Amino acid sequence: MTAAAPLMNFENLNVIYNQGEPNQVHALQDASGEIYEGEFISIIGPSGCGKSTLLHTLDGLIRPVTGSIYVNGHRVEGPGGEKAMVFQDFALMPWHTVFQNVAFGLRLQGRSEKDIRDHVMHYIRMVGLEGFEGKYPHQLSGGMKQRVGIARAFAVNPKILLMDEPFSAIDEQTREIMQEEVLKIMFKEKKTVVFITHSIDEAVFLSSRIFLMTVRPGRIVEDLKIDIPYPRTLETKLLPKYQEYKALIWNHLKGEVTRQYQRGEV
Ligand SMILES: Nc1ncnc2c1ncn2[C@@H]1O[C@H](COP(=O)(O)OP(=O)(O)OP(=O)(O)O)[C@@H](O)[C@H]1O
Repeated sequence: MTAAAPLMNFENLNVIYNQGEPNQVHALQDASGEIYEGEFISIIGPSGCGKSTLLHTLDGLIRPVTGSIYVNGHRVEGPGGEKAMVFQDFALMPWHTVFQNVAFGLRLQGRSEKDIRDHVMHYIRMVGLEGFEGKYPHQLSGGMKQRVGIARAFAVNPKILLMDEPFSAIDEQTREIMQEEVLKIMFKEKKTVVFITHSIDEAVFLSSRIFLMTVRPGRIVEDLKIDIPYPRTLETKLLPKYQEYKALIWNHLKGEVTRQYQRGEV
């Protein structure tokens, strides 16, 4: 699965919000890592540990105090390019319909109207929203809005998908369908995914590797390879190895949340 050179690598990332102010927050500490083409990486850690900060920094949305990020050896200076983000709060444009929201990035790429229409409808179907393309965000449920965000990111055909809890507002059945779809597209179109989730089960089921983070300031303390072949099915969940990975992550999180309690942070 891994290639010789990493698709993305990042070194020594430190992010401090409100630096020098009384409300300064050291959100991310010395984060380094390498991500290879075709990998599915999940980021797991206690609430508020800096997962979104790491993902947004990898996208170039947040400028770290120290450190750098490279995609294919080129330094990341901002969002876009080979990357697309699925935001936790959907970040849809309320004045645009579902179709227009999904089409937004494609219009920026200057494609023909027919190409845009085919592409947009393909991804609207993928997320199960056919028939809703003329609706506005306020006419949709939270889960539907989240699916529009997923379709919009896939439609621009990025090499790297950065997904911030992309299934959190989606009901259980749709979530399983979406998980399968994301894995299918990932293999068919050779995507690389970096994914935040609070679900240990989802992380183990989807990932080739998992970055485990500490409580704030968030550090990547473990880079856990999930050594279970794809395609993964319901039977995968019955493997002793699967249960062992889950237990290992659960114990890590329990230890971290206990530390948070002891520090009086929750
Ligand atoms: N713009 C900001 N200004 C100041 N502090 C911030 C800002 N964004 C995040 N933080 C703080 O930085 C820390 C890390 O936040 P972040 O959202 O990255 O954590 P997270 O692990 O993604 O959280 P969750 O699991 O709750 O989604 C938190 O203490 C948060 O309050």
